[in-house]
Amino acid sequence: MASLSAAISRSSSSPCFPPPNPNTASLSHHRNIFHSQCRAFPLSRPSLFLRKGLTLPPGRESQSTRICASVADVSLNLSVEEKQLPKGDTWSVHKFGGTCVGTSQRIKNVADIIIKDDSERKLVVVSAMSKVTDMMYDLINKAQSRDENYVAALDVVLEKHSQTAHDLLDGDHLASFLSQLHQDINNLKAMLRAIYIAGHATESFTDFVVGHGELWSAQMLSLVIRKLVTSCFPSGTEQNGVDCKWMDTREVLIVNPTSSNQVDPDYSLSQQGLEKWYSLNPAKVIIATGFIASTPQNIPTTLKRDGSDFSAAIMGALFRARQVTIWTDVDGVFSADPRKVSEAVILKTLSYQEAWEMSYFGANVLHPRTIIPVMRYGIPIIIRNIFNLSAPGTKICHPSVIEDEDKQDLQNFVKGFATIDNLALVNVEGTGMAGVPGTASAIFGAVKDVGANVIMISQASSEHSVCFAVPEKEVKAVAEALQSRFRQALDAGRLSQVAVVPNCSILAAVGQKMASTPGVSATLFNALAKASINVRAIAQGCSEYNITVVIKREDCIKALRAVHSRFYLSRTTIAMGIIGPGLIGSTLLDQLRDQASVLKEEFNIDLRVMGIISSKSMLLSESGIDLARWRELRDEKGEVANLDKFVHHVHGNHFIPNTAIVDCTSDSIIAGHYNDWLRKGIHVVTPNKKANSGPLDQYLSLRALQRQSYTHYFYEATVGAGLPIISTLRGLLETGDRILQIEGIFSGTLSYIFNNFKDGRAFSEVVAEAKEAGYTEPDPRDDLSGTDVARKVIILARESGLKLELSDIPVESLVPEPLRDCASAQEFMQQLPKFDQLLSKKQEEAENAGEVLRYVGVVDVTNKKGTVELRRYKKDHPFAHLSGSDNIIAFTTRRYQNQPLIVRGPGAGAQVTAGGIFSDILRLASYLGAPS
Ligand SMILES: NC(=O)C1=CN([C@@H]2O[C@H](COP(=O)(O)OP(=O)(O)OC[C@H]3O[C@@H](n4cnc5c(N)ncnc54)[C@H](OP(=O)(O)O)[C@@H]3O)[C@@H](O)[C@H]2O)C=CC1
Ligand SMILES: N[C@@H](CC=O)C(=O)O
Ligand code: NA
Repeated sequence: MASLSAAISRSSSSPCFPPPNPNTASLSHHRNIFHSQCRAFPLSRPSLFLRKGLTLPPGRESQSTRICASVADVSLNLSVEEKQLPKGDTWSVHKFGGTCVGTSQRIKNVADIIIKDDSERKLVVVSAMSKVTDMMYDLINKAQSRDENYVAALDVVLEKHSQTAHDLLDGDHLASFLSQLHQDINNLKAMLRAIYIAGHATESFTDFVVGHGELWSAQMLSLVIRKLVTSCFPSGTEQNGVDCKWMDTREVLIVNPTSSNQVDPDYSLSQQGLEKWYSLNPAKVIIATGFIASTPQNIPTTLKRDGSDFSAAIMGALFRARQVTIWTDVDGVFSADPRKVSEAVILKTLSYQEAWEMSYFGANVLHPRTIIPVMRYGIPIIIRNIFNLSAPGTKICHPSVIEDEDKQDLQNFVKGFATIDNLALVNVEGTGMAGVPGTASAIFGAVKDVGANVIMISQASSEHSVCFAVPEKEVKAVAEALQSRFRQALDAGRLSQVAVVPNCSILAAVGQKMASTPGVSATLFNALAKASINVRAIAQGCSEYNITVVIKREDCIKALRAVHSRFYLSRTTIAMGIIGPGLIGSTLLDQLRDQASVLKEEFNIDLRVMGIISSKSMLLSESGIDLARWRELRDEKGEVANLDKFVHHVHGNHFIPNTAIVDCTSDSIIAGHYNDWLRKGIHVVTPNKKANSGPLDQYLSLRALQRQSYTHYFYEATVGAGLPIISTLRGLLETGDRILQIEGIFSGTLSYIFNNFKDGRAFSEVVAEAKEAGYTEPDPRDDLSGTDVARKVIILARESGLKLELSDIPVESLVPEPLRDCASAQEFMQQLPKFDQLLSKKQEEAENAGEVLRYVGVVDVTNKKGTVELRRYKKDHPFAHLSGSDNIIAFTTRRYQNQPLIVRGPGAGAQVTAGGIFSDILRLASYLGAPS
């Protein structure tokens, strides 16, 4: 200690008298007055000066003397009125962090921003240049660990600031800054030497050393502003750069350290300090040091973590500023972490409470304690990006002061979402807990004893279990402490278990308006359910600014995206996998391509095709295939088809919460996967009839699965292509009508064939035409054999509640017996003309009787049976008046008994079928939350 005081006294007695404050450095004609005023000053301002003089380490004396200098220079010609601190809407406060003043160019940019701010008065809080605070701490560490390299490290600090000053300043400004810098460095050298000798640095010595970074950046910035303004307004007008002062906030900000590495501002002492400082340094632009302050005993200290933000907020409160702008390197506060949710948006506004909540979850918001000072006076804080001045930033304020055009934001009941990972849930359960006072205290007492931090607590009012979340790394100790604390209760069975659920995450939704809005939590949980996210625990306090749910860690990003897209303006985004880019599949892809922008812009629906697979190859994309080029891309980048990999890719992406597979094949093996996909939460849309007309038990389990879950299975295009057949039938059934019979022409192919099979044309020629037009199944025998119609009959029969198998339907086949076993569709088409005669004969007989041939399917619900056959109808029957590939379906029901409900229109063909699938996809989107 002896050597420490020796070092201090050496420094104090340094012969070098401090140079004038850089604020006044250019006023060289005041120098003589400066000396006499400076000496006189302590007598006229005893309290301020005494506070300064009593316990300061050596360098502080020179700081306080600098203030005398500025007083001497500037207060000369000012009236008493001008020396009083003006308040009330005249001041705007800015805070620039270390990155903002990290280089000479950035310091110039900051000066520019300040000059351009047209507020009447400006108070600017600056941090040390980036990395400087760490360099200063490193000096202390080196010195106290007796590492001689602190001297070289101090030279680096000197060089950094000297170089920056040379870049920015010239003439008197440069000279005065460098002189001060060298003097400070000399003082620091002495002080570090003392620390080196003592092998220890007290907290106040450390804080004193570290605070120099802020002193230098504030001085440099003030001189740059002086230089710039003076060069713009050379004559000594009001705008003259002289009206910019720098403030060592240790002269003003008085704080009391608290036990938990924090400080509480003493507003009353600080206010007095400010009034006095201002009376000596009246100015319209003040550059103040961030981060540093003094204790009431006048010992240097810092404002700890986020100190400069805190300085700005306290200054804002002391000046009763109009607003406080915190300049940073992001555009504002995002609605969710943009690295996890690519559609996260910048929030225009946040209430103070919302900002608290968001900052807790690590969003890039101010630390809660930095909000409190300005909140007391309702002063808005604006977070802005210094590297993107066009971004308006986020305004944190009281909701009542938000301007009309920004109110939109407030309509969002949930403003932001955040997550915390690496948690575990602890569940203490047992009948012995209910109604026993002190149980919670005992549980949390044990948790406290192992030093674990409880992040969330939930207990249902039955009191049979208490569940809470702790950091994963602390859970082992917590569980052991509880096991031991409740050993007796566990042995006696009063507690049944202390269970740990590892690998959890918290998802929190934040929004002040939730408090007054019913249905917010319903929407949140609905979005989670639709994304198949299981919720393990829930908590919401009665302040209702935050709903917290605990979920599995692997679900976290998916959950975040699901809820974000549900609440946020946002698009309902669906990751889609298209299986079977044949006639129908490729037409669908083209329709999706053509409609994509309308869906995005007008309906907020974003359909992203993440993969396309045929039986041989597949094309996968991480963010969505460019549908204008999918064919070329497939040729360029296609890989060998692998269905498992395909499904995993489409469903496994982590940035789209919903997945749908669209099966455009006619393959029963593909249809066999639906069950598994639905179980995994993958929605299925298909025109493929194989699943619904396959084995009854598989169909029933598929439908049961669909009903039990929030996963959807839509298949409107399986009957009548795009015609609303399934939906009409569902509507009748769901509203309580009873179906008696469904009779219709269900085959577009056969409709086309019999509508055109006249005037002596050959049957095979008309079949070829239907195939060419895209009405037929991949193998036209599926149509001609009646199997396709039978499948549709089965689908409608099962939809109506009949438990029939395909084999229960008698079917009249139009495939000539010898061609039933042809190897391929192609061979069949080649052979068919040989058998034209068979049907020509039937057609002539009907014609002669004034009738037409029609191939129909019938679901006889009353008698629980179905048939598929060629029938003859009078020429005035509705079935006789069809054209093209028209389907016609007549529903005879209890309500539509005398006049059946008829749906008619083209029931086959690429465009109408793809359109039917597309409309199922949009139905899915609306089920998932897209606007109607
Ligand atoms: N045409 C119409 O008017 C209507 C058709 N439908 C239904 O639409 C579906 C498609 O018909 P359509 O487009 O005419 O048929 P296509 O034969 O033109 O296309 C079928 C597609 O499925 C692919 N595919 C077949 N098996 C597999 C498999 N195991 N894995 C991956 N891909 C496979 C084929 O690929 P590859 O070429 O490599 O074999 C082809 O791309 C059928 O279920 C049909 O019943 C429904 C209503 C109306
Ligand atoms: N091939 C079918 C197409 C639709 O299911 C038909 O012709 O109706
Ligand atoms: Na349909």
